[in-house]
Amino acid sequence: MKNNSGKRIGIFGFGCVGQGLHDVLQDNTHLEVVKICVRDKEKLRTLPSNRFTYDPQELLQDETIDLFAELISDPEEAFFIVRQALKAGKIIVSANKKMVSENLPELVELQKQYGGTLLYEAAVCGSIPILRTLEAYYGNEQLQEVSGILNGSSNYILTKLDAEGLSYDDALQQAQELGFAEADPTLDVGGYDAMHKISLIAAHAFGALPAPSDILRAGIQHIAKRDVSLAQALGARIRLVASAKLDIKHKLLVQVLPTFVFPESELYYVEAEFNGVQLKAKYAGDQFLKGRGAGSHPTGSAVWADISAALAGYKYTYQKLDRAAVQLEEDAALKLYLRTSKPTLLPELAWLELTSFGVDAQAEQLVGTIKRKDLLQHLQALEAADAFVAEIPTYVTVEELVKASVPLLEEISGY
Ligand SMILES: NC(=O)C1=CN([C@@H]2O[C@H](COP(=O)(O)OP(=O)(O)OC[C@H]3O[C@@H](n4cnc5c(N)ncnc54)[C@H](OP(=O)(O)O)[C@@H]3O)[C@@H](O)[C@H]2O)C=CC1
Ligand SMILES: N[C@@H](CC=O)C(=O)O
Repeated sequence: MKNNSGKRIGIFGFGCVGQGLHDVLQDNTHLEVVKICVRDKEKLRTLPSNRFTYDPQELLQDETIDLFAELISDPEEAFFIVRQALKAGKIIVSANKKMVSENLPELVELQKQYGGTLLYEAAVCGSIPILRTLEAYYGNEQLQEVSGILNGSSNYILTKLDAEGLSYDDALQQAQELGFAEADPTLDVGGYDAMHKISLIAAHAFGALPAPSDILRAGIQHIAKRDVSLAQALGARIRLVASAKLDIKHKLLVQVLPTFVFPESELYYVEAEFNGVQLKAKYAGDQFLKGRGAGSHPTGSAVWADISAALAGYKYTYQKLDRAAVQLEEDAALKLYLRTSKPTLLPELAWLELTSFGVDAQAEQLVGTIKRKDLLQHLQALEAADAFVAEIPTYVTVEELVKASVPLLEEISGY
């Protein structure tokens, strides 16, 4: 590749995102790609074999390289690469939300200590410039809420179930074939990927570092046709929504839950692999950002934006992280829809109120109100009972649920 600026880049990973970045760089010939480090020597590649190395040290120890892009699917190896680059005071950009969210304090410290730069916009919502917006624009304004659809694969699956009546397995397979899903798709459908992303958002927006065990998380892997049909009958759609919001006592509530979303919400219109993020700021008011949350070129574009910014001297300031002592909210109650085909495995949940409205030989549907901390304690048991849980707005009444569910009970066939 032609080199217009004299800057040299080493790339780790040549999968969906690595190839996307490589394509983007063809139109932006400001950088010379020194080599690309991959793992599998047998894999067929779209570039000549001399463009690749299988030894990360060949790139990491090359003094002539100015910056790195870490775009591999192995979080442990990714951490090793990023740590070594930062210890050498280099610039490195990453798309690996699991690795960054699980190691953020150390990564921040390494940047302070050795003067290197780590940017990771591509790790959160693909092409949407959410971290830069939180850092550069809202670095000093108090935010009240950042929430939205942060995982492209699960949104793609939910859209296909709802709009096309596709089966769950077929929709997941499509998301994998299109390159949206993680190497282990449990991360997507189990809500873990969205959890990693909302953790990073919580750090940049609120200065909070919630532990995974503090985040109320459930995924879409147990969704059935009955749930989708119920949402349709209510005039809603089910979406996997992640949120970080301050309550009136200034405690932060962080969660990832399937949610019944109605047409009044911008999130209702976020389809397929798109993501949408709504921000509520003290003075600026409400904003909404929407864009492709996964995929080769959209994510490659975000990586390129980070590379350009880092070369121009941009760094995250982590202003709120330095200032904040954020307490997490546990006592707030939420209204929950729950369906399970194994009701006997349900734990004794401490419901504040509970109504069973759809029971037959195959499953039981319930709606109730419960405190966050009580639900948090039982997430594993709910998972064991193959329960599908979703937050439902408080204004949806039991009468509406009964009315919507009765005709559906007759035409049940699970996915
Ligand atoms: N796909 C997407 O839309 C998005 C992905 N991301 C993130 O980007 C990263 C890459 O994802 P994606 O491109 O989809 O993943 P892929 O599975 O498509 O590609 C992964 C790449 O990583 C390489 N790799 C894996 N382990 C190692 C290792 N130990 N050493 C060297 N290379 C290794 C693989 O090598 P080989 O080719 O030899 O198998 C492959 O080239 C992940 O962190 C993901 O979460 C972020 C935003 C969007
Ligand atoms: N697997 C992720 C990829 C982007 O972060 C997703 O589906 O959103």
